Amino acid sequence: MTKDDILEKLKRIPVRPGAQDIVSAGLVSDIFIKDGSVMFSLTVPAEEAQAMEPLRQLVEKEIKSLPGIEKAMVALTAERKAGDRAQAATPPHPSQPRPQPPKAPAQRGAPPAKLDVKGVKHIVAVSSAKGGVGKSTTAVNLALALKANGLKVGILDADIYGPSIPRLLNIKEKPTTVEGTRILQPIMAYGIAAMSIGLLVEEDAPMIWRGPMVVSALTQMLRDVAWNMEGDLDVLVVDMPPGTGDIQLTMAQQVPLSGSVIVSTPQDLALLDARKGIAMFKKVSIPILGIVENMSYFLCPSCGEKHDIFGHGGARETAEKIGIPFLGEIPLYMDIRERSDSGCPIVATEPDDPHSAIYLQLAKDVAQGLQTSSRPAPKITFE
Ligand SMILES: Nc1ncnc2c1ncn2[C@@H]1O[C@H](COP(=O)(O)OP(=O)(O)OP(=O)(O)O)[C@@H](O)[C@H]1O
Repeated sequence: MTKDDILEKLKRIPVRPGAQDIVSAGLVSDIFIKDGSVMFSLTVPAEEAQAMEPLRQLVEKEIKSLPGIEKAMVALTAERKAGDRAQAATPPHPSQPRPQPPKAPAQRGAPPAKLDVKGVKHIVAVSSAKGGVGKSTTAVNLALALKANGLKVGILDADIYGPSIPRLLNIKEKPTTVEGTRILQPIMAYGIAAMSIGLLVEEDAPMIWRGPMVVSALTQMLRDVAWNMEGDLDVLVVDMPPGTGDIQLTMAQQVPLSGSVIVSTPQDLALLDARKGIAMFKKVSIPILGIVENMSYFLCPSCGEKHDIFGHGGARETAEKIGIPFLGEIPLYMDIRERSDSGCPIVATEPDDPHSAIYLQLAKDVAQGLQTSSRPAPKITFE
C-alpha cells in the first residue's frame, strides 16, 4: 500500500452525502505508513469536531479494510484560525496521537503556556542523552524508592521509541477509561500509578511516529490520565525518550517539570551526551536535580573486588565541574538487570538489599532537591 493507494480510497469518501470528497476538501493531512499501520488526521473546523466523529470512524474503518493494512489511526484536528493557538477540537484518545501537533516552540517565538497537569505536585523527568544507559531501570527503581520513602508516586513512560515500563513493572492489562469520559485510569503496580504509551499502542506503532506526534501523545498522557485516582500524587516520574532533540526540548518547555535527573554511564561518550542534555535543560530553566552514574562499577560476587569496567567516576567529576549535584553511583549488578527485566524491580522485591539502599538514598536526595528546586539553577558554561 502506498500513500497514493490510500488517497485513492479516501477520494471516494465524501465529507457528507453529496458533498466534496475529503481529499479534495483538503481535510487529509500527510499520511504515514509503516509495516501495515497507517496514520493521518482530518482537519476540521473546531465547532464541527463533534459532528465529524462518525466520519472519522468511517474513514478509519475504510482504511482498515484495505488489503495489507492491519492498523489505521485517524484523528480529528481542529482548523487553526489566524492568531489562534488552539489545537485539537476533540482531543483524540491517547492511543490515537494527532499527526498535526504543535510545532516545536523554538520555531514559534514565545514559549507556549505549560500544560495543566491536575493532581500532581511534582513532575520529575528521568533523562539520558542516549539509549541503553539504564534510564528506565533507574526511573522505575527511583519511583518505587520514592514510594518506599512514604510518597504517593506515579510513573509515566514517555519513552515512545522503546517503552519498557510495562515490562519492568510486569503490567499486562490495558488501561480502561473512567466511565463516561476519555480519561484513562493508570494501572497500579507495586503501589505506584503507571501509564505507558506501550500500553496504548501496538508494539510496532511507535516506529511510525514523528517527533511532533510524540509530543502530542505525551501531553495527552499527562492531561488525560486520572493520576490522582487514589489521591494527589506527590511525584510523577517521567521516563523520557533518550536524546536531546526537539522532542525533549518541547517536552521541557510544555510540561511543568519540577526537575530532571540525568542518568549516565561512566563512558566518555555518555558523559559528553549528558553534558548536552544538561545544557538543554539549563536553556529551558529546568532545575537539574542531579546526575546518577549507572553501571558505575562491577562488584564481583565471588571475589568481592570492585571492577571499574567503564572507567568509573566520570559522572561525579562532570557534576563537580559544572556545579550540579551528584546523586550517586549505581553498580552494574546482575540482580538489578534480572529483576528489572523480569518485572520484579529490586526496590520492590528486595528492599533490604544493599543495592536497593542506593536507590532509597537517591530518592531521598531527589525529594530533598524538589524541596529546594525553586532556588535558581546553577550557572553552567561550556568551553
Ligand atoms: N545497574 C544496572 N546493573 C545491571 N544491569 C542494568 C543496570 N541498569 C540497567 N541495567 C540493564 O541494562 C539494560 C538497559 O537498561 P534500560 O532499559 O533501563 O535502559 P534505557 O536507558 O532506558 O534504555 P532505552 O533508552 O533503550 O530504553 C536492561 O537490560 C537493564 O536491566
